[in-house]
Amino acid sequence: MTTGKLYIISAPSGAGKTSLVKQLIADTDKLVVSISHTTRASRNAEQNGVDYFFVTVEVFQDMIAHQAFLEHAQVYDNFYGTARQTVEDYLVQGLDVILEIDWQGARQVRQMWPECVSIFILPPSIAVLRQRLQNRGQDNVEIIDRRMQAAVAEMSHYPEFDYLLVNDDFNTALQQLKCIISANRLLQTRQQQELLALLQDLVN
Ligand SMILES: Nc1ncnc2c1ncn2[C@@H]1O[C@H](COP(=O)(O)OP(=O)(O)OP(=O)(O)O)[C@@H](O)[C@H]1O
Ligand SMILES: Nc1nc2c(ncn2[C@@H]2O[C@H](COP(=O)(O)O)[C@@H](O)[C@H]2O)c(=O)[nH]1
Repeated sequence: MTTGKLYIISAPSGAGKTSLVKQLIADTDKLVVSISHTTRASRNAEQNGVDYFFVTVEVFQDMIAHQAFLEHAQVYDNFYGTARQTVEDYLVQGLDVILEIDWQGARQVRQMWPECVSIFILPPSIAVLRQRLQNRGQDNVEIIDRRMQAAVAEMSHYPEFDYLLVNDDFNTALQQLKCIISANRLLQTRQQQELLALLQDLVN
């Protein structure tokens, strides 16, 4: 049976990964995004079970104790994690899965799942990153400052990723993401055909 592929997308806060992933999912068959668990408070328009599963620190720690997370990390001042069972269920169904996670989580997933594909998204500049966080209008100035302080250190991890793209023009970045997914799907199909041919040779 064909299983799906795991894609990691990381970026500093405000670079545009959620906006890109939403459009990518809407435009692409058999591609889903894993909804993370977080202890952060929900923002105005966010919905539980849609944007995140918003949980208490106690529930989060209980999930860690029960090894319910594929990966988890403290990002800024909150905890975030990816539920293992959900991702495995999607993959078994043959769906490709996107994990929108930070570089620490990406490291953990890469160790367990070396065949995953990881993508790092950069903003065109630090000034544009701050502008986007301000324009989003969801976080107060202290939170924006906290995220901006972390941004440069986060971006220093880009060499750990398979692909790097700059989200300057939205549609260009979206197109580049689509190309990465298509190229990897083609590669997977070819590898499966080669494996099948090899097995047929062995049987004959
Ligand atoms: N290419 C772009 N040009 C201009 N604005 C953009 C672009 N991409 C995204 N944005 C805007 O930048 C803001 C931040 O985007 P988004 O919330 O997707 O970032 P993010 O990387 O997911 O951040 P976080 O990690 O905090 O969730 C949003 O207001 C979004 O509409
Ligand atoms: N390691 C993980 N990091 C995650 C996960 N879900 C989100 N994130 C990262 O958190 C920051 C902040 O997100 P925000 O919604 O509070 O703005 C974001 O940039 C992601 O990289 C996760 O499950 N694991």
